[in-house]
Amino acid sequence: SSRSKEQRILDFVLKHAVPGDPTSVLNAIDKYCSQQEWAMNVGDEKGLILDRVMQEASPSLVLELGTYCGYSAVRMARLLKQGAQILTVEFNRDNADIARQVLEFAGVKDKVQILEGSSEEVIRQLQKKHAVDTVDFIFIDHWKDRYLPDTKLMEELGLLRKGTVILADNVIFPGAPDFLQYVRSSPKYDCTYYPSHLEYLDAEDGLEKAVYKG
Ligand SMILES: Cc1cc(C(=O)N2CCN(C)CC2)sc1-c1cc(O)c2nc[nH]c(=O)c2c1
Ligand SMILES: [Mg+2]
Repeated sequence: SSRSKEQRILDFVLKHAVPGDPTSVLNAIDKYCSQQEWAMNVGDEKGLILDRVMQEASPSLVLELGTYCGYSAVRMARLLKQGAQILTVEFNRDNADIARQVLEFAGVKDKVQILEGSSEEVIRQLQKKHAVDTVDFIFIDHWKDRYLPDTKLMEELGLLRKGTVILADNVIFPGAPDFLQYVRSSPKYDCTYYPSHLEYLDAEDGLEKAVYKG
C-alpha cells in the first residue's frame, strides 16, 4: 500500500536527523515540509513564539490538543524543566503512530504521553484516568471548531488554575473567531495576540495567548 505524506515525513526524519537530538528532528521536518511537501506543523516561525511563551510559563504539566506528527510536542519537550510532562491528544490513529516514532527518535518519549481519542473525551478523563489536578500550559492546535467548546469544558471541569496559559495556533488561518471573541471579551482571561504567518507560507496567521485569571 502506498505510504502517506506523514510516513514520508517520518522517513525523512529517520534518514536526515540525529537520534536523540530534538532540534535536528525539528530542522528535518521544517526542511522537508518547506521544500518537498507542505504539512500542518506549527513550523519554525510560529514555533519560536511557542518556545518563548512556553519557557516564560515554565510549566510542570502541558496539555496539547492536536499531536499530528509530533513536531510541536518535540518542540516543547526539548524545553521542559526536569520532571515536567506533556500530555498530547490525537484523534487520528495513523498520526499517533507516526508521532510516537518521531518522539522516540528525538529522545523525548519519556516526557510525552500520547492520548488517542477525541479531545472532548480525553479532557473529560484527565482528572480520574490520568491523575491530573490542573494544567499549567495548554497548546491548542487541533480543529478550529473545537477550540471554544474544549476551552469552556476545561474551565467547567476545573482543569485551569490562576495563571494557566492557553496558547492557540491558527487563530487567523484557518481561524477560530468564536474562540477569539470569547477569550478576548471574558474577564477571566488576559489575552495577547502574536502575529506571524501560516507555516512555510506567506499567508497571515497568528497565535493567541489567553492567561486564565482564576
Ligand atoms: C490543512 C490546512 C491547509 C491550509 C492552507 O490554507 N494551505 C496549506 C496548503 N497550501 C499548499 C495551500 C494553503 S492551513 C491548514 C491547517 C494549518 C494548521 O496549522 C492546522 N493546525 C491544526 N489543525 C488544522 O486542521 C490545521 C490546518
Ligand atoms: Mg496549527
